[in-house]
This record gives sequence, structure tokens and C-alpha cells, in this order.
Amino acid sequence: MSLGVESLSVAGRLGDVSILCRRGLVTAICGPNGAGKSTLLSCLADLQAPDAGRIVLGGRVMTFTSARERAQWIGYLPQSPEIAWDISVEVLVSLGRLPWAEAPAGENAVAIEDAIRDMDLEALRHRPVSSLSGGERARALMARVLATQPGWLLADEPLASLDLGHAAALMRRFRQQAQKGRGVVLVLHDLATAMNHADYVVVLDRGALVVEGPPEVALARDIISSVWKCRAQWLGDPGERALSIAPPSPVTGSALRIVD
Ligand SMILES: Nc1ncnc2c1ncn2[C@@H]1O[C@H](COP(=O)(O)OP(=O)(O)OP(=O)(O)O)[C@@H](O)[C@H]1O
Repeated sequence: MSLGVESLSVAGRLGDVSILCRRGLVTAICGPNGAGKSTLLSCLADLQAPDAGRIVLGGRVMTFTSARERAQWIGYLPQSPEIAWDISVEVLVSLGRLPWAEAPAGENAVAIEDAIRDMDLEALRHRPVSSLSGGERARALMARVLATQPGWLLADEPLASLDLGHAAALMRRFRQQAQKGRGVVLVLHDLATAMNHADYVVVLDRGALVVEGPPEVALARDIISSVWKCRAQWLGDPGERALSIAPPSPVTGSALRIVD
């Protein structure tokens, strides 16, 4: 089943964008600051009504009978999530099971434990969220989304606060989620992560769709040059690529890649 938008417009932010994401795949949405990535993701999450166009799930206009049903289908991690109460990590993660409150208690407990383990939060489970570092907090919020086990996982810059090891581990989790048949859609600034870990890449610029396709097509150096205004070069082998950005003066380049 696919999730996408058809001719979507949000005044001043997105214009006439159409894309289709597929379950079982990791889709990355890339683009410079202000390109409309977060706006697109929040529309896919059904949290923002477009001015024109439609959001489609399985080929039909996306409609849910209740907020609970939407939460069962769509797990969403915003770019700057807020935590309203100073609860413990374990309680925060367990909130991810609210959409499945009627599921057997054992099933909910397993989902919560899996999410806590997957995000390396065992040692922090009893800590109040106010005492966590930025990256620990980000992992706890991601665990809450994973605990829901929704049909679609939508995450806006999920790696932004994570160290290298936790970022690599989270990308492995996203891959596993896709292999379980879920749809995974990530806003990513790190183009090497998108190149190495996404199956499909959507590039936005100034509210418009520039290109979509396999990473090597959508993130080709001429596209990086025209969209990000950088002279860039891919190094290494497929799946382990690093992006070298040419400096303004011919001194040195720099490259960083995350490899499993
Ligand atoms: N609430 C809002 N009201 C008006 N304009 C907004 C609002 N939120 C975002 N915008 C504008 O819409 C455009 C797209 O914003 P969006 O947050 O979707 O971009 P983005 O691609 O996610 O950017 P970034 O990489 O900086 O997070 C930007 O020009 C932004 O300034």
C-alpha cells in the first residue's frame, strides 16, 4: 500500500507536489533549508491540511474515522517535538501504545520493551525526561513512535541529535521496519545517509519537486550542485558512499559517511 500526495499545495510553502512512497521501502525527503520538507511530511501525517491537492493512502483519499485510527497508521516524529509533562522515559515510551489500548497487555508490554531496547534506553528507563541530554531525549521520543508499530513511520530529521553509533543503529531499525512491511519516510539533511540507506529519494527545492528516484539518480552530483549550490563528489562503493564537498579554495575536501 502506498502513501503519497497528488498536486499538493500549501500556500507559500509547497506548490503542486506529487509523490508516492511505498511500504517496505525507506524513502528520504531531502532539500535545502526552507525547501518544504517538514511541510510535506506533516501533510503526509495528516496533521496539516493542504490548500489544494490530496493525500492518498492505498490509492484513495486518506481519511481516518478517529485520531486513534490515524495514530495506528501513521507514527510521526516532528522536527522539534515537545514533551508536555516531566514523566519517566518508560512512561513516555508506553504512551506510544495508547492507539492500541485495547490490545492484550502482553502485546503492549513487548512492544514497549522492544522500543526501549532498540533505542538503547534500558539504563535510562526510570529517569525523568527533563534530566536527559538532547540525544537521549531524541532517542526516547523515537522509541515512543517505534512502540506504536504503525503502518507508516514518518520522522523529521531523526538523526539530528544522535551520535554516530546511535545514528547507525537507528538507520538499521528503520531498515528492519521496512523489511517488516512498514513504510518509512525520513527527512534527512545528511545526503550520504540518504544515498547509503534510502531506497528512494525525493528532492525538494523552494517548495517544488526537483527529482525523485533511486538515490544515485536523485542525488547525482549535478543535482547537488544545482539544488545545494555545492561542488560535491561521491567517493567509495555503493552502500558505503561518502560525499566530498569541494572547499572554496583548493586546499582540502572533507568527507563523512556512516557505514553499518
Ligand atoms: N507556520 C508557518 N507559516 C508561514 N510559513 C512557514 C511556516 N512554517 C514554515 N514556513 C515556511 O515554509 C517554507 C517551508 O518550510 P519547511 O519547514 O517545510 O522547510 P524545510 O524544508 O523543512 O526546512 P528546514 O530544512 O530548514 O527544516 C519555509 O520558507 C518556511 O519559512
